[in-house]
This record gives sequence, C-alpha cells and structure tokens, in this order.
Amino acid sequence: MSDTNPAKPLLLVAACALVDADGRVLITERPPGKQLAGLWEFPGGKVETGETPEETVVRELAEELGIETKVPCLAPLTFASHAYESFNLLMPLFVCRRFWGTPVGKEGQRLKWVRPRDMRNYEMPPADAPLIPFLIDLL
Ligand SMILES: Nc1nc2c([nH]c(=O)n2[C@H]2C[C@H](O)[C@@H](COP(=O)(O)OP(=O)(O)OP(=O)(O)O)O2)c(=O)[nH]1
Repeated sequence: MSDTNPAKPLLLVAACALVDADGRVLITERPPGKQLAGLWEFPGGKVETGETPEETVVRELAEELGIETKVPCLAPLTFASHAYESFNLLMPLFVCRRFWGTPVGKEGQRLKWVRPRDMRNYEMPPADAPLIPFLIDLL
C-alpha cells in the first residue's frame, strides 16, 4: 500500500561536488541549529524562485565558501531522491572542477577534502549515501 501524503512538499535543492586537482571532493559540516546539524554534506542549498539549479550552486558556493564559479563549469552527475519525514527531497548533484579562490567556511562550518572511497567514514544525510558510488566511479 502506498503511504503517499499529498501535503508533503517536494523540496528542490541543488548541490555540488567540488573536485580538487588530487581528485578529492569537498564536504562541509552542517552548522548547529540547522536541520541535520553536524552531518557532512555537499555544498548547496534550496533552489529559489526564478533560479536554475546551476545558478543556485553558483550562488551557494559564493555565499557558503567564498569561491567563484560559473554555470558552464558545472556538469550534472546524478541526483538524490529521498523521502524525509516532512518533505520529499530532490537534489541534483553537479560536479565542478573549475573555480576561483580557496573555499573557507563563511558560516563557520568545518570543511574537508575527502576521497570518495573515504566518504563512508563521515556521517552524511541519508539522502547522500546513494551518491557516493557515482563519485567513486567518476574519480
Ligand atoms: N546542501 C545540501 N543539502 C542537503 C544534502 N543532503 C540533504 O539531505 N540535504 C538537505 C538538507 C536540507 O533539508 C536541504 C538543504 O537545505 P538548506 O537548509 O541547507 O538550504 P539553504 O542553504 O537554502 O538553507 P536556509 O537558507 O534555508 O538556511 O537539503 C547535501 O548533501 N547538501
């Protein structure tokens, strides 16, 4: 039997795997106070009205990490689809190897560059686990 809830919203979030010259990927710790605080995630955020998911990633990378990239530097890799308690998440994951500046946690969040095969050692949101094999295959 289906447990579909018509009142449960679909949330569109765009995320990015930033890749460095050594094939490591940046993950960031969700700040205290936010939902899923303390978990490690891909930088990104909610797609705002009027934005494309690519524009969201460019904006969030600037806001959260102080780096610049451009829409043509983002390549779609895969997506996450996960039923959270209060919303259904749809999250495209882009890969970006070309960016300007050095990422810093502009909101005080910790950052780590990790090899995809080591990502299982970091606690990530449940939506993210199925993304890891795609990064292992890519890198
Ligand atoms: N950025 C990001 N969000 C993720 C990942 N995995 C995952 O389940 N999420 C969920 C957590 C949140 O419910 C949602 C992202 O919302 P958010 O609160 O970080 O977005 P935002 O930066 O626009 O936040 P805010 O302005 O509302 O504070 O997606 C991930 O890898 N990266």
